Parts: sequence; structure tokens; C-alpha cells
Amino acid sequence: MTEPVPAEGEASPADPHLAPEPAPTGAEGIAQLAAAARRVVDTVVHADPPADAALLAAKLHAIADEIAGSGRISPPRWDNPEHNRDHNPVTGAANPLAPPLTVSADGTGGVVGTATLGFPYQGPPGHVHGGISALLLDHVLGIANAAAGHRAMTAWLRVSYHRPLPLLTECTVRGKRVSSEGRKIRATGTISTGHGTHVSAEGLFVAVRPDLA
Ligand SMILES: CCCCCCCC(=O)SCCNC(=O)CCNC(=O)[C@H](O)C(C)(C)COP(=O)(O)OP(=O)(O)OC[C@H]1O[C@@H](n2cnc3c(N)ncnc32)[C@H](O)[C@@H]1OP(=O)(O)O
Repeated sequence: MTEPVPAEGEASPADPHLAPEPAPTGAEGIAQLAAAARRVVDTVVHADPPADAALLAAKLHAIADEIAGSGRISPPRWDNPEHNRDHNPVTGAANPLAPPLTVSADGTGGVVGTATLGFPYQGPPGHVHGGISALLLDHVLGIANAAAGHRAMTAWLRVSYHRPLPLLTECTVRGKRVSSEGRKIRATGTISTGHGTHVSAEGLFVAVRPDLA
């Protein structure tokens, strides 16, 4: 018996990017979609303009329409930490904009995460955009505060760029709450690689008012 031949444009069952396993549900399914979307973004940033760009764009729009057809989640709220965790632009597995950075406790009261940033995050050639470094630090300092029991918003963040942060190199992002005084919390953090510290930051965070939290 001959194998059915996929129609033109239809993925072959041997396509390595198709998951033949049981369909994932919930957060796992969204994370899988986000990972695929992240790969599309990375590929588009790299690509020479393909001859059939308009056709490919139409296919991507059709996929987006199909995904949108499954409905939209309700707006995020402070009291839904899972949503905030999964959808944020730094560690959010459900957010294609997130590298994503994976963060855990560092055993000394702070938090630590690692990520390897690719071309979508490029600023100076071959290096990470400074605004992206600030984003990573802002968020990781926020997680450090949350881990220390403070749900807080950034009032100010001072970022120092010591040396360019290379793309495609695993970097380590650390954050730690250093003090708190009433609702005001101070935290510091760094981004480093095997070559040392590339970026450091200190910030003032203000605990979310109880009527908003
Ligand atoms: C785990 C999840 C991690 C998520 C991390 C995400 C980090 C973020 O991106 S947060 C988003 C960016 N930040 C923002 O949008 C914040 C916008 N600003 C605000 O909402 C408010 O100005 C806010 C919350 C900072 C402070 O407002 P409010 O809650 O009314 O506090 P307020 O009474 O004005 O000030 C409290 C104290 O902080 C001080 N303060 C407030 N803002 C500042 C500031 N910018 N600089 C210095 N001090 C400040 C005040 O002087 C006051 O001090 P004191 O108690 O000694 O008199």
C-alpha cells in the first residue's frame, strides 16, 4: 500500500516540527504555540527576503486567524499570578516575545535565571539591545521582590552597562531584594556571562497599594 502524498503546502507526517504525541492542553499547549511563534520570529529576523514572501505572510495570517478562533483569555488581574507568570515578556512560556528566561531561587535569598538571546534582541551588531537588558533586570528584580514577599511596581531603575552583552551566549541574570522601608523596596541585580558582569542595575520598587493588589 502506498503512503498518502500530502497536498502541496500540507505538512508531511514526517515533518520534524509536527508533534505526533497527544495534543497538549491548557498552559502546555500555549507554551508550545509560543515556542513555535518564537522560532518564526527568529527565522524572519534572519531571513533574506524570500521570493514568495506574500504567500508565506498570508499563511502566517491564516494560522493567526485559526488560533484566534479558539477565543481570548480574560484580562489579567493582580490576583491571578499564574496568568502574570505565564504571559509576561521575560519569563513567560506563553509569550513569544519572552526569550524565555527561566528563573529560580539562588539559595541565598535572591533569584537567578539563564537565557540565550538571539537576533530578535540585537542592538549593536552581535550584541543585545540595552533596552532588552534593562527589561530582563527590571523583571528579575521584580521576581526577587516577589520571592521576598513584596508584590511591587518599579518606581525607578538605574542600569549600568559595563561591557557589551553578546548574542547567542548563555547569560545569567541575578536579582536580590536588598532592603525595604515601609512600601519602598530596593533591589539590585546583574547580567553576567563567563566573561564577567556585563550589566548591573539597582531599583526602587513600591509595594502595590492594597486596594489594587
Ligand atoms: C513577579 C512580577 C514581577 C513584575 C515586575 C514588573 C516590573 C514592572 O515593569 S512595573 C511597571 C513599571 N512601573 C510602573 O508602571 C509604575 C508607575 N508608577 C506608579 O504606579 C506609582 O507611581 C507607584 C506605584 C510607583 C507609586 O505610587 P503610589 O503607590 O501611589 O505610592 P506613593 O504614595 O506615591 O509613594 C510611596 C513612596 O514611594 C516614593 N516614590 C514613589 N515613586 C517614586 C519615584 N519614582 N522615585 C522615588 N520615590 C518614589 C514616594 O515618595 C513615597 O515615599 P514615602 O513613603 O517616603 O513618602
